[in-house]
Amino acid sequence: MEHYTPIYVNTSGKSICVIGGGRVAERKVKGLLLGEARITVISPQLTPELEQLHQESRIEWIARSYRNGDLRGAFLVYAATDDLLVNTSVVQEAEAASILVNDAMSSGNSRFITPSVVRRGRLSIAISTAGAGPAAAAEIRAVLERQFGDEYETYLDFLHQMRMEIKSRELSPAVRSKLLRRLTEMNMLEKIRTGQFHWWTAEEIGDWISRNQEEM
Ligand SMILES: C[C@@]1(CC(=O)O)c2cc3[nH]c(cc4nc(cc5[nH]c(cc(n2)[C@H]1CCC(=O)O)[C@@](C)(CC(=O)O)[C@@H]5CCC(=O)O)C(CC(=O)O)=C4CCC(=O)O)c(CCC(=O)O)c3CC(=O)O
Ligand SMILES: NC(=O)C1=CN([C@@H]2O[C@H](COP(=O)(O)OP(=O)(O)OC[C@H]3O[C@@H](n4cnc5c(N)ncnc54)[C@H](O)[C@@H]3O)[C@@H](O)[C@H]2O)C=CC1
Repeated sequence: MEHYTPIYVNTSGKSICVIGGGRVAERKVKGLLLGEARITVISPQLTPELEQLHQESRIEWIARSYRNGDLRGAFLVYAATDDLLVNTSVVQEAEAASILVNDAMSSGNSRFITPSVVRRGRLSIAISTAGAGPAAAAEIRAVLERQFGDEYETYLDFLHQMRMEIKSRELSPAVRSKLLRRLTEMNMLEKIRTGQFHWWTAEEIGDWISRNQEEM
């Protein structure tokens, strides 16, 4: 069985090359947009949505078939044409240049695969079946989306804010980690779900930190 190591990649400012401009390429591009990469699609044709993204200058488009050499300077590559031979050539060029490559037609040829993702603000849960059942990955995503609702977005923004505050103070590592752990034990999610949550003022944050620090 192939083994894939999960990582979350910061693609900001990097060049990403997508070969092919169909439905599958469109899904890959949409998943990449938040990452602020420079996305170039190389394909004679685009779906209407990709065309729209090109018009809005959110992606670059090279309107022709793939040619050897097109991947120069790319950080990540997606081979998403409907032609097995083309995808295989893309994989070969990428592998020779040590560029991470995804082949949408074959998990076996892919150096990395695209997971199904649940997104709730700062929270993302990625699901992979190692290519065994992409539809099952999507099904599991739907289950998790019901379990992890929109309240997680607020919850993680709150944790992030508190984490920044706690880290900015001169506290011992032991106190800091206790405070951070305590934050997750406060049932905040329930408060958000039931409408009892409000954003803490600087004063409330300061009070909470001193109160909890004293109790340790
Ligand atoms: C290996 C991988 C490579 C990669 O693309 O990275 C791959 C490969 C292939 N997919 C195929 C088919 C389908 N893929 C989907 C959907 C998704 N496929 C995605 C990922 C992956 N697909 C990677 C493995 C992920 C894992 O680990 O499980 C998702 C999760 C993410 C995304 O694409 O963004 C996204 C769901 C997003 C969501 O909804 O959350 C659907 C359903 C649909 O289209 O609605 C079908 C039709 C039903 C079916 O066939 O099961 C085929 C056969 C093509 C043919 O007919 O020849 C191959 C080729 C092969 O199997 O080798
Ligand atoms: N990984 C995944 O999630 C899935 C993968 N697939 C596989 O992906 C393939 C593509 O699927 P779709 O996007 O639905 O097909 P599609 O037919 O909508 O798109 C194919 C795209 O490739 C472009 N293309 C063809 N030859 C090219 C070349 N030489 N250079 C550059 N671009 C070229 C076409 O212009 C078109 O834009 C399918 O044939 C299937 O094997 C299918 C479903 C899901």
